[in-house]
Amino acid sequence: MSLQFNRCSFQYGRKVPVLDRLDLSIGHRATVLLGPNGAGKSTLLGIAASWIAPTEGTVTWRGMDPARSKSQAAYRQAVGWLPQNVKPMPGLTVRENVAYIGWLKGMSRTDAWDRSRDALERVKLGSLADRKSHQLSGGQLRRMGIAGTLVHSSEVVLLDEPSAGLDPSQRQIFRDLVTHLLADIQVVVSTHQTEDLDTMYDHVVILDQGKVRFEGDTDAFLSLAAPGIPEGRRAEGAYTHLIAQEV
Ligand SMILES: Nc1ncnc2c1ncn2[C@@H]1O[C@H](COP(=O)(O)OP(=O)(O)OP(=O)(O)O)[C@@H](O)[C@H]1O
Repeated sequence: MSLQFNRCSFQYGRKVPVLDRLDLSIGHRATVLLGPNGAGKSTLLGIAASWIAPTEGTVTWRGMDPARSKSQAAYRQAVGWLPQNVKPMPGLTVRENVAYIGWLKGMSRTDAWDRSRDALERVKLGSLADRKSHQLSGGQLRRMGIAGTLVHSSEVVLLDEPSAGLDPSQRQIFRDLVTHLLADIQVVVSTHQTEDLDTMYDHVVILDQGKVRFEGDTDAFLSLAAPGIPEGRRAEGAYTHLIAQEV
């Protein structure tokens, strides 16, 4: 099952294009999306989440196109998204927020409410279901966002910098959660953190100035690091090798 970007372009207002006729197919179990600040990673995920419409080209999941009314609802249910800044609906409890996401994705109120409990259990927030969502910590808020993607049975989940700003223990909880999700869901993660790259992901995409600079298996990516570089720093070395070529 793959997420397919076909000659996708996007620009904010009249500015220089952020994405320029980008072709990319993401069909692996766990894909990591890397790239410098401003490379267009969030924009790409926003398009895949059908939050942003491309100015040119299309994005599809299993052939479903969110721009077509026939497949829009099915696409939106199949593709889950955790944006960079999770913004809970003020005044709602944690469970109500999760159910609300399901409802926004086209589920009935009853189904969304019924499934929200299980989704919260899966992210280990069951005990906080009745708490007001503004009382959650940053790490808990992100887990609530993940529960929102589980409530509508996503087939692929897009995570935009999910562990930025988290303390090491929250980061570990998050990592375990993503590993758990991978048992039955594909994930695409945008991040600047390369430490766990070889253990977490089987595919790497490097975006730079709106273009795909590298796409391939993790091993192929790591092999770009200079010989002799310590094991734990190979991902950083490979990344620097690719990006430094442009400077
Ligand atoms: N709402 C917006 N209005 C105008 N320009 C924007 C907007 N959002 C992003 N941009 C610009 O689009 C470009 C790509 O931004 P984007 O957030 O997609 O990159 P990114 O790779 O996710 O960056 P980072 O790693 O810093 O999060 C940047 O130049 C950014 O300044």
